[in-house]
Amino acid sequence: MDKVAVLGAGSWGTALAMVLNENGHDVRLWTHLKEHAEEINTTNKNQSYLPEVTLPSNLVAFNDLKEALQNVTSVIFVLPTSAIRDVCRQVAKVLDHKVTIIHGTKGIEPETLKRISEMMEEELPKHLFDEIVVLSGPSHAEEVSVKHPTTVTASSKNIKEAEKAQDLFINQYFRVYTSPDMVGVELGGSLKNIIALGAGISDGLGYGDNAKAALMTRGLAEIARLGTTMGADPLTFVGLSGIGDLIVTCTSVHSRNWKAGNLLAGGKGLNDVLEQMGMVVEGVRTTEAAYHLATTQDIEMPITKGIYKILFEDADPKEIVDQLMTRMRRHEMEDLSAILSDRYRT
Ligand SMILES: NC(=O)C1=CN([C@@H]2O[C@H](COP(=O)(O)OP(=O)(O)OC[C@H]3O[C@@H](n4cnc5c(N)ncnc54)[C@H](OP(=O)(O)O)[C@@H]3O)[C@@H](O)[C@H]2O)C=CC1
Ligand SMILES: O=C(CO)COP(=O)(O)O
Repeated sequence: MDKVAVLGAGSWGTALAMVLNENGHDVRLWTHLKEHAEEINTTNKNQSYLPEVTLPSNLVAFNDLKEALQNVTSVIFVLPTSAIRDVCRQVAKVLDHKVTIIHGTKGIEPETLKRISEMMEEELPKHLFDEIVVLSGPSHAEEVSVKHPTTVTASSKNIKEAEKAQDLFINQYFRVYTSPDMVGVELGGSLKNIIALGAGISDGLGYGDNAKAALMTRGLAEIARLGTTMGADPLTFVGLSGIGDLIVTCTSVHSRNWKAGNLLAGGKGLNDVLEQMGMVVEGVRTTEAAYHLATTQDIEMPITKGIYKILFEDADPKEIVDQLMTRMRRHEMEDLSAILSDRYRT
């Protein structure tokens, strides 16, 4: 049995804490709100984030970070991208020993265009950890918390650290694979949220399965183009953190990104949509980041750019679809083939 702290008591932090609790670990679920910790400890409920579920009574919530981190062997960060740096700085002040660091966050920081592990490496002193692990894949909290079969990938620059995460989490309903491709796993998990916003918009406009399949497939082509240029293994994008997560987020009733896209297509403004969601919609900030990455790296990402225009420039979603459908004719694998042949030539 390990002592583990999960930082972030939203839907995903709570669901992962339940998996760890099921595996017999001593789990400390940290929330930055005192009243939230009290609610969890007194009612065994997390009403705002996972209302349908009753939490195990031995799953304890903490508001004091130093207390939550005392003697733990692993720390799991499950926060919105926007909170990662702040919480890392708080951890750096109170953590006094080396631990395994894992994160389950899916995003890219728009201001710096950095992945989550890169942000964490900048904020956490090196003596506190070996290499960071990312846990990512098709895994809606609502389903994991009721023990529906789920598969994810753990990746790290040091595969031994990824295997530690695999050991901690794996069980009969939560199967964990490993991968050495940290860049690909982090990018796949983040970029699919942009396409999920698009899938919600497409469904909201009344388009059918053909349109959604097109979005997902051509969306994956964009993800692979950018990801491969940034150093990822192209094969990762046909794995759990690539196509797997893309499928679940574009097709599930649980997806916050899909729901936000759906509301946008109905004519609501972005701020109203985000307010109504009440949970983090990572795809919005990731769209901003990917738009700038595509521009700086000179990668063609027409779907991402179209969604950027809908989100930030008030473009009409239907007009964006028309523009995408009337782009210049091309060979289906044109850009990816060029990127891959460049990569294997060098
Ligand atoms: N939900 C899911 O099914 C999955 C989510 N993910 C990823 O996990 C990450 C977290 O998502 P999720 O749990 O769904 O998010 P939620 O919106 O459900 O919860 C976010 C939690 O983080 C807290 N928080 C926000 N800002 C801060 C801060 N500055 N300091 C401390 N705590 C803060 C929130 O507190 P408050 O109540 O005050 O807002 C809330 O408890 C995201 O990157 C998401 O993409 C990955 C896989 C599945
Ligand atoms: O990443 C997720 C499932 O794997 C969750 O996606 P949403 O944030 O869109 O709900």
